[in-house]
Amino acid sequence: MPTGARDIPHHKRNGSSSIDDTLHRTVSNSFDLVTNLSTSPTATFHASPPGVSGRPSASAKQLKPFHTTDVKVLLLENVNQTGQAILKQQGYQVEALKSSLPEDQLIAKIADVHVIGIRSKTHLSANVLKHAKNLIVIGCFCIGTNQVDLKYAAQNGICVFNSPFSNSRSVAELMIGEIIALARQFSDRSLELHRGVWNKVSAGCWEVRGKTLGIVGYGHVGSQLSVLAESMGMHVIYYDVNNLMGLGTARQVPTLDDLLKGSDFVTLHVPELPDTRNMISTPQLATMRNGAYLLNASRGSVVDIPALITAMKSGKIAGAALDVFPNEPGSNGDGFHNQLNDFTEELRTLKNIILTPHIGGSTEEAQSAIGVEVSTALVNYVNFGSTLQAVNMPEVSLRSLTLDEPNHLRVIYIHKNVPGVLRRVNDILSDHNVDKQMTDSRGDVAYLMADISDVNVSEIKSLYQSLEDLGSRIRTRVLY
Ligand SMILES: NC(=O)C1=CN([C@@H]2O[C@H](COP(=O)(O)OP(=O)(O)OC[C@H]3O[C@@H](n4cnc5c(N)ncnc54)[C@H](O)[C@@H]3O)[C@@H](O)[C@H]2O)C=CC1
Ligand SMILES: O=C(O)C(=O)COP(=O)(O)O
Repeated sequence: MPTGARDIPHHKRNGSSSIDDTLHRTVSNSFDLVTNLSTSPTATFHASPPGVSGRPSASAKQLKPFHTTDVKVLLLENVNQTGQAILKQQGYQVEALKSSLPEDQLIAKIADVHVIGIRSKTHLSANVLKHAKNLIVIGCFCIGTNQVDLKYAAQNGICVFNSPFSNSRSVAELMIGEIIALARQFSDRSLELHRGVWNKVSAGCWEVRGKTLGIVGYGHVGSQLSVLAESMGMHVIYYDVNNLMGLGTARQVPTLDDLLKGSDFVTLHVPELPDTRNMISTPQLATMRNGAYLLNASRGSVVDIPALITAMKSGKIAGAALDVFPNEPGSNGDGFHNQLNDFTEELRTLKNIILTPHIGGSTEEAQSAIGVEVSTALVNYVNFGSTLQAVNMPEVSLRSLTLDEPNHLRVIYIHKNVPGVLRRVNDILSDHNVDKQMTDSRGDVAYLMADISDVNVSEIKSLYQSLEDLGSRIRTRVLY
C-alpha cells in the first residue's frame, strides 16, 4: 500500500471511470502531499497527518494543518454535475450556484475562496480579483476567457484554465440548424402557426445546397462548421488572421471584405478582442451580398446591433441569428426583455431573426465533457501544481512524486520573469536533493516547479520564507 493510502476514502481507491482512475491513482500515490494554499508572507504550513508520511509530526504552533478538505470552491453559472462531483470527491468544500453574481456579491463571495469556477457571464475583472486574497486558480467551464482579466490574474499568481474545444461541435451543429432555418424562414413560419396563422410561402426561401458559407474565425468551431456545411453541399470560404489549412475544399480568403462579398451566409467565430469589437458594422454589412444572412455565435461585442437592425429593415440582410448579445442577463428569466439596451425591443420585432439565449455550447454532451475537463485541470493544479493547458501561465508539470523520493516536497514558485531568479531559487533549494525541476515563462510571469527530497519537516517553513523573501516572488506554494 503506498504511503498515505490508509487515509484515502474507499471510493477514491475504487474509482470506476478511467478519468477517475487516473486522478485517483495520482492522488493515492502522493496523498500525503497535501496542498499549502497559503499566500501571505505569514503563511502557515500543513504537516502530513502523524504517522502517514513517516515524518515527525509538527507542533501546531509551527505548522498549521491544511487538508484538501480546507479547499474552498465557488462554482457559478450552473457548472455541470460531472465537474462538481470531481471536486467534491477530492473533499473540497464546494458551493455551487445556478447563476452568475452581480459585482458586489461576487466581491463578497470571492474573498475567501481558493478556487472559482465560472462560465461566460461572470466578469472577473482586476477590481474583483483584487479582493480574492486566497484565490489560486480560476476554472472557466467554457471556451471563451474574455470575461477574465488574464494578465492581472497571472501577475497575481492566479492560474486560469478553460475547456478549449469541448463545446465546439455543439456550436457548429447549432449553426447548421440556423443556416437552414434562416434560408427557409423557419422561425417566422413557426411563430405564425403558433399564433394560428397558416402562411405557406416559397418566395425568398432557398435550399442551402450550392450556396457559399463564409466563416470568420477558422478555429475549433469554424473548422467543425466547415466540414458539416460541405457535407450539405455548401461551398465554404473562410477568413482568419492566421494562415490555416482548409478542411475539405474550404478556401481561405485574404481579407474580411473578400469573405463578405463572396458569401451568402456569414458566420462569426472569433474571440472577443479589441480587434473584433464591432467587426461587423455598417460598412461591412454594406459590403455583404444583397439578401445575405448573418449569424453570430461568438460574442455580443462583435456585431454592431443597431447597424444590423438598419440593414435588416432595409432588406439588405435577409435574416440573422444571434446567440450572443452585449450585456447578457446573468440568470434565466425575463432579463433580456428588461435589458437597458434599447435594441432588444427592435430586434424582437424584426422578421427572420433567430434570437437564442447564448445556447451554442449548451448541450448535455458539451457541458458534461467541460465539467470533467476543467475540474480535472483544477484538481491537478490545486493538488499537484500542474499548469498543463493553462491559458495565462506557462505550461509546467512533473511526474508525480514517488516513494523513491523520501521526505519529499514539491515547491511551486511563481515569479516575475526577471534575470537571476533561478540562481537565487536554486541557492535556497541546494541544501536538499533536487530530484527534478522544470521552469518556463510566459510574458512577464515565470513558473517553477521543483521536487526536492531529504527535507526535514522543521526546515520547511524557513525554506518557504526564503522563497517568499525574494523580490521576484509572486506566489510560493509548497505541496507535500
Ligand atoms: N455561443 C456559444 O455558446 C459559444 C461561443 N464561443 C465563442 O466562439 C469563439 C470562437 O471559439 P473557437 O472556435 O473555439 O475559438 P478558437 O480560438 O479555436 O478560434 C478562433 C479563431 O479566430 C481567429 N481570429 C482571432 N482574431 C481574429 C480576427 N480579428 N479576424 C479573423 N480571425 C480571427 C483565430 O485565429 C482563431 O483561428 C470563442 O472565443 C467564444 O467567444 C465558443 C463556444 C460556445
Ligand atoms: O464556451 C463559451 O465560450 C461560450 O460562449 C459558452 O458559454 P456558456 O458556458 O454557455 O456560458
